[in-house]
Amino acid sequence: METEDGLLINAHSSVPPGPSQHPKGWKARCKPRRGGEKKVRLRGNGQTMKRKLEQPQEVVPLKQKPVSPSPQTKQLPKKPKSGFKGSGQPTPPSKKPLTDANGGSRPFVKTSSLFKNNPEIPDIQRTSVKQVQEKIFTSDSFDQLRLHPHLVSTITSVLKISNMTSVQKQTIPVLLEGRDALVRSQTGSGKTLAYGVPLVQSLQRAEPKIQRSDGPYALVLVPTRELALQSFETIQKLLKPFTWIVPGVLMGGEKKKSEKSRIRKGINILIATPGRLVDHINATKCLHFRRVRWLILDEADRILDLGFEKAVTAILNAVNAGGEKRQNVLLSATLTEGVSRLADISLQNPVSISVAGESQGSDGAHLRVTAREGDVGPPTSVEGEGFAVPEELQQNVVVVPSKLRLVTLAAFVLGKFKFEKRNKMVVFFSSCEQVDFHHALFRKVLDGDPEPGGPKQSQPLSSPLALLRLHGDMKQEERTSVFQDFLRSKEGVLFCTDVAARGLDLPRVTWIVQYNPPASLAEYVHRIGRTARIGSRGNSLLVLTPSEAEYVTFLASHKINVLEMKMESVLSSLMKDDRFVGSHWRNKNAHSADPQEAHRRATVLQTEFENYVHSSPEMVQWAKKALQSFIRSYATYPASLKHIFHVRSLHLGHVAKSFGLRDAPRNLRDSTIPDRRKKQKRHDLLKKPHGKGRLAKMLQSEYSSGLDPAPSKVRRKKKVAKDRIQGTPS
Ligand SMILES: Nc1ncnc2c1ncn2[C@@H]1O[C@H](COP(=O)(O)OP(=O)(O)OP(=O)(O)O)[C@@H](O)[C@H]1O
Repeated sequence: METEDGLLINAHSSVPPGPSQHPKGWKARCKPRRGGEKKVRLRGNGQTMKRKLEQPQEVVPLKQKPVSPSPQTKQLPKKPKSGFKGSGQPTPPSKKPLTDANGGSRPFVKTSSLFKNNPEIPDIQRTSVKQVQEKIFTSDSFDQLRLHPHLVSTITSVLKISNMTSVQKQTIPVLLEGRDALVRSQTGSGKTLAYGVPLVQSLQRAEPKIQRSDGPYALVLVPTRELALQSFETIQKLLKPFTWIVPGVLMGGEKKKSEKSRIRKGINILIATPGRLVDHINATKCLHFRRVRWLILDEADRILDLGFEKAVTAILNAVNAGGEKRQNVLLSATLTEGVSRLADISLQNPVSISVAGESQGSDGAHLRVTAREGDVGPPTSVEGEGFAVPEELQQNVVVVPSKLRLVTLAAFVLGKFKFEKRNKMVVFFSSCEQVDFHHALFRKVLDGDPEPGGPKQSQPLSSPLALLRLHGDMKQEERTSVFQDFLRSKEGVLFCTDVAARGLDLPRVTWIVQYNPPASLAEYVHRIGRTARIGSRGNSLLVLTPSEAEYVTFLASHKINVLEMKMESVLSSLMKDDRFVGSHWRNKNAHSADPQEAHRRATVLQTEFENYVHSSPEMVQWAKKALQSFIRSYATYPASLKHIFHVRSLHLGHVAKSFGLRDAPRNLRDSTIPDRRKKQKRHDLLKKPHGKGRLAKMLQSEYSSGLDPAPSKVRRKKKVAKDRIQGTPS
């Protein structure tokens, strides 16, 4: 069937409009975001002092050392080859040769020593803790549940699922009884079907039979657009035999007009992001909730984190006005105390369901399932006790001095994709700007497209690195297409923000890299939960600097175990890549076991990065913006983590290097200015662009409805300037 939007879809589905209907001018503002603290402020503080005293090695003078002679002095690179591989890449700014004082072009300076003046890498005190673990599968099948036979056959033949998971076994009967529920079970344990199956079972037998024109019988609220699409697809599959029930999705970034028209035609199961639904409640007259019998909040804690509380209250009021008796369900892998407030206002005499067990060695996990009645507190296993993480997930940490972060990430990515097969990796960054910048940088430097004058033996990767990016500052059509591409791909890397941390079921992901550590334990658990889903194996790598090493103790105190991976072993993968043999050593011991060789190659790689970044003033500007966004997001760690992540413990010169910048940007760098002035300078960098109270908005922007008021003239101007730098169409 063709929709009113001209798209071919399942005969009874209501789907979002396609790319061509994308509203012009939509662009969520994208700023650093954190789930926790929403204020950016600098603290002149004793805490920092204490930290410095405790870790004197971390205090490295800001003053730049004279640059030592380099193994590679490169010629000025020419204009980059046209177009990066793949879609969705903002075109990097065109390169103009840098000029010297006399206006002539000058060769680039090579990289200063990467391996000198770094803080010592502390020993990771590995306290082995017993992680909270859950048994995923049960031996019970869906046909034991007295479901409609067509629903059972759809689960087995379309979804190819036979046995229930623990959370499904516990939740489905409760919901079929008509009870409200608060459900917590680990990432990738099948929560979508835990609510989807009873929802479809109850609606297909509704009398009188549901009509499309009846409007919504169920509302499913989720925090992100990608999760909305994914949940829609699962519900759509379950509805295959019940063609008279129409699912539909409303989310930011789509054309409001076509959504209105789909609402008018009728959507019986409405999946939406809260902001967008509120927009329709306010503006779409034909939207009513007279028949709503189900309200489901998936990733309930995240919905609160994002400041959607007001939106959820507005939705609850609108739905309550409908008057129909209703079942309510809240779900997440990390239901925290904060959810009780939401539970208080949305649940009636709920059953709390928590799947938690302790692994008892090879003879199988002991399962502890709790179902408490009428208690609106979070189910057992809250943040203080530690969240359950998948048993098959191997968690690692690597401690890397700031200067070496970029080359270490590059070496890790290269190692997994050039020398191993079938890897699929998600790398988390703390801001959209960093995602864009690193994506462009890696495509250019790692993807076998070396600059003229680069190492002569450069060879492209045997196959191009499928490197994608996903964040909230991208147009919706691009977001959707990247999400689908990565979903289907067998290998590749996705650089993203936390927009991809929640709920996304990305099959075959083998590695999660947290290049910027998350701001909360819950986010850590959700990020790593994109791998090792539903009993499969997976790995994660957390990248910390020496001053952040204490984060490992923080994780251990919440029953999370990480294994240390040595930076040197990550860098050693460069030994297998002849593209980074320096010209001075090329014919000597390029493959020797000499540990210095890996350092030399890391230096060559860093030089490649720096040359690319310094190939034009626009590129330098782009790197600075990425650095600035990193520092801004660094300042938003919650107070409880400030002793580990404090902006004052950053060595700006070293951090700049990890953005391919040879020096810290001038307004950050002047080591001669007195402390008070220095503080002022850093404060400038952290200054919020639009005044007080904007951070909560920034945090939410990635998830916004896309229907924000038209940008002001000033904002439009800024956007155009930004687009020019990023090469995206304005
Ligand atoms: N009973 C089952 N047997 C096998 N696979 C299942 C079963 N139930 C669900 N799955 C599959 O497990 C995967 C994860 O399910 P789902 O996305 O619902 O997990 P989740 O608990 O919601 O995860 P998260 O907390 O990350 O959102 C999906 O691919 C789903 O199809």
